[in-house]
Amino acid sequence: MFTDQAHAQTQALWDASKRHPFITQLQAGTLPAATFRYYLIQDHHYLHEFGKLHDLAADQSHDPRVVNQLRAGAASLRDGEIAVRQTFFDRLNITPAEVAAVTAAPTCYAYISHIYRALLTAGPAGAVAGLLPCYWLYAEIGQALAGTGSPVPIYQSWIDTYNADDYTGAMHDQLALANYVATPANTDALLAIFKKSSWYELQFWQMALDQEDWSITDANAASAFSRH
Ligand SMILES: Cc1ncc(CO)c(N)n1
Repeated sequence: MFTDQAHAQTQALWDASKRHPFITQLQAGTLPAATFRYYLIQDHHYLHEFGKLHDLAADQSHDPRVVNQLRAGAASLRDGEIAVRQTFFDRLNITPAEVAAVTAAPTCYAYISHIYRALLTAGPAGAVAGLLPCYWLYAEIGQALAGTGSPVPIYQSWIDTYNADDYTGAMHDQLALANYVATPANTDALLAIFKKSSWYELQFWQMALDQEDWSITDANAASAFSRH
């Protein structure tokens, strides 16, 4: 099955995500509030595009099963995860103005762009493969963290979002959809897309720890020019 192959080929990347300091600190309760705040704002941009990509892929598909499930995925994202995130914004006093003032950082931008490219080059099946690690990795992280939990209430709420039955159900639907759209002819392309999304998932945690932005620091300007 496509999903078995995909999982086997990304094991190291997924393990690195599960062991990433963002995740271990979230669980221990030591993740700085500013890091979580940065993550939430970047992820807001990400989730907005993530939802849009479901609709764009649905627009391009002629298969009712694919169309219906992508539309349902977009709807459950809005009613579920995005709605929960709004309660986080309220709890942390993150205002619409603050969100609007921040653009997607390079890694967030690259990850989103990768999924757009997957849709462009491999069609709706490519988008399904690109979107799948988002559902699947977060569900695995939610399950892994649920046992111990986090002492910080909002970090516990974050874990609860991904360990919830509605989230796990949406993840299983996406797994089935990926296996449905994968064919012998497109499997290699879909695996390559899935792997890149898994790589960007790992970079997304690091982006938050670094509070990455588009500014040029003295250090990276110097290293960029020293090679010439
Ligand atoms: C970057 C990223 N990947 C996956 C999810 C889960 O939908 C999320 N919220 N953000």
